Amino acid sequence: MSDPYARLLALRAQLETYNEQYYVVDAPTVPDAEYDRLMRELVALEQAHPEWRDPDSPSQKVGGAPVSAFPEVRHLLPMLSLDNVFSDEELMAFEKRVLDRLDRSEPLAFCCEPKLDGLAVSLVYEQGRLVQAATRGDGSTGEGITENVRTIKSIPLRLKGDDWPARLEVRGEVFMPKAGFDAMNEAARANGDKVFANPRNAAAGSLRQLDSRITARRPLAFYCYGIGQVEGEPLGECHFDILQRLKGWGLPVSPEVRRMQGKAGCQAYHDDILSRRDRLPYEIDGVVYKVDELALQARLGFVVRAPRWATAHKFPAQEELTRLLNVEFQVGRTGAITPVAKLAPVAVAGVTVSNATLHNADEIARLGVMIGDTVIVRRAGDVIPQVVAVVMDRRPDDARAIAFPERCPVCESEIERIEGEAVARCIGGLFCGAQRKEAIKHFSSRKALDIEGLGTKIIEQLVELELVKTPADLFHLSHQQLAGLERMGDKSATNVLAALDKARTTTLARFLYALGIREVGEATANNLAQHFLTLDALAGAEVEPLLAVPDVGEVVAKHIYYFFRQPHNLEVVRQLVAPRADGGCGIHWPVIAVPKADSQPLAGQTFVLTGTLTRLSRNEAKAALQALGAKVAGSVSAKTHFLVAGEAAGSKLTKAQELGVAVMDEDGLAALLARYG
Ligand SMILES: NC(=O)c1ccc[n+]([C@@H]2O[C@H](COP(=O)([O-])OP(=O)(O)OC[C@H]3O[C@@H](n4cnc5c(N)ncnc54)[C@H](O)[C@@H]3O)[C@@H](O)[C@H]2O)c1
Ligand SMILES: [Zn+2]
Repeated sequence: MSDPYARLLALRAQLETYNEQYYVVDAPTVPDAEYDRLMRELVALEQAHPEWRDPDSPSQKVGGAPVSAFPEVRHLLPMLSLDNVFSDEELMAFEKRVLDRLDRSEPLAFCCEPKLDGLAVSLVYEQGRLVQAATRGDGSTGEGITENVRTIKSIPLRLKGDDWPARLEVRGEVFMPKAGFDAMNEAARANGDKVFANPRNAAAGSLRQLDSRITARRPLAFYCYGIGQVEGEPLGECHFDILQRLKGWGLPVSPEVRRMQGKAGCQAYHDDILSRRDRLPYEIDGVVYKVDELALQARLGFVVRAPRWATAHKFPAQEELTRLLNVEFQVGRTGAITPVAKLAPVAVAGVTVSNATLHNADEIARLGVMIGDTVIVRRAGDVIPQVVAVVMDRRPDDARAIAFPERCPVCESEIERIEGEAVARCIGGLFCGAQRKEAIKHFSSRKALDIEGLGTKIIEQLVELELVKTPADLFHLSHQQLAGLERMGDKSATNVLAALDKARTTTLARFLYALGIREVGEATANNLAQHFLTLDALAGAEVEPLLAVPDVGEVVAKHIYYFFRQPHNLEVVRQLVAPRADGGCGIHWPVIAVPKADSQPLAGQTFVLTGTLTRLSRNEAKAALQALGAKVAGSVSAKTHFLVAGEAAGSKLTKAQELGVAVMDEDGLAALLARYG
């Protein structure tokens, strides 16, 4: 930037906007790392040009103005921010500044604490009772959020013991542990509710709710890290000891707090916590070092927005900015299609990231992301990096929409997306290269075709050597091919061939289960076989007749329907059942006996079930009626013969009455089933 003054003004304006979004709206639009870079640039400019300093500059302020929806709370002692260091050299400079000011040369004791990533609150206890809670606000005035804070379980409403001062102000961080954050976001995603970008925003958004019942449902926690104004005797001479006293009164203090000597001690603490960062149950963005002795703290004092006696040592940021270059679609081993963001490489939490997951089509829509966008990527722990937000005001003119493929990028089969399900899947399960190993493992498993001796290791070799592409290829393997595999001898090869031969004789139910159609487990496969009796009848069935099978709902019916509409799948099935004389695999099963006519006393009768049944589940009642030959339909029409109305039956009952359909209650149903049962 050629004109430094113009740059300075631009930085101040930009940082003010970011502050507003972060502190007031609880919805930052850029990652902290970007904010910190701009702030450092501003501070450097202000230092180089003292004539441009301004007490209203964002570099001179703490937090954001309190929101008027909450009552104002004035802090008797200001709640400040912290200076920070990012490197060894900066830590050394911090220690040197402190020692110089105190005119000391020996290393000092520091209280070392994790820097929790949540928001600061002040709690006031009078006579041991919690009487007021407030946010930091702009440092001198915060927001009264007492009711909300009272819902946080780890914050005691009464202190233990009796040696607490008459009035005690405690300060600490309200935060959301990782597990609670993940669970809350997962539920929000499923309900189409607002998803939070990270635990800090989630904690801030949850605490600053106007309705404390909402706060109460959020998994918030609290650790205290200091005191504010205290009436009466000093609580101790050292910060560390004071924290121990607070703990004694039942206030939660992080178990990670340690007293360390000098810069070397601080560095060791930093390294230890950083190495365990991912395993801690909450997020931290660094560690904090505080001169332990209160008398020394008093001598060091404050600068405008932070104490001189403390500093934060920041960890590598877990969120960064980068550009979305493209989106590729990966096919998982069970056919799930995952959009993968291809990013301009960027360092996040110490690792170069160039791929991130976009989860699914819903997530792409929720983010409103386009190719060419500047996005925020987040990498926390060993979880796959994610795109968490788009920086909308940096969208280029040539940004392109992301097109979800209609066919599998690996095998060209159709992609199925069931309504209400987020995940799209390739349904070329028997044929798709991406799903081969899983499909063949499932096909040979014990409850499927039970091909003994064909373990995971062997299947993986067979697929990797491209000896087997579909389950049908298994039956054409030669003794030589099998014996040539690792960890296979002559004898095992012979055994596998014998097992394959034996597996040719099976049942229709096992065969259906072996095909690995989504959500068709053993029980459903059995029901399908009993209902359709032949493979051809099942493969040709439309969705409606599939729904008549016990256990088969809308979703499963569609999985089955689509599976048998894929030419590749049909081809593999054809090969599996074709006689060996015709070059097929020769899989066969005994014909299923058709139930005798008199065991179907309700044949030709159509039933509809409605309302709540108390003795049987809907599915059990449906199965019992179907076993007697009845048809069970989903809605009442002129063709319905009986409506079974359980408790709280509604519109179906009304309709049945209008159409003059016979109605029976649960007792009537029980009597009917007992008569034929
Ligand atoms: N992304 C954005 O748009 C945006 C905007 C504004 C601020 N920010 C972020 O916020 C930071 C500034 O916020 P800040 O003023 O709250 O400073 P800070 O978060 O860097 O440090 C001060 C805060 O640390 C917290 N803290 C956690 N553990 C502590 C401990 N053991 N002892 C003392 N304090 C502890 C307290 O809440 C305290 O108020 C920036 O560096 C930036 O990362 C981001
Ligand atoms: Zn595929």
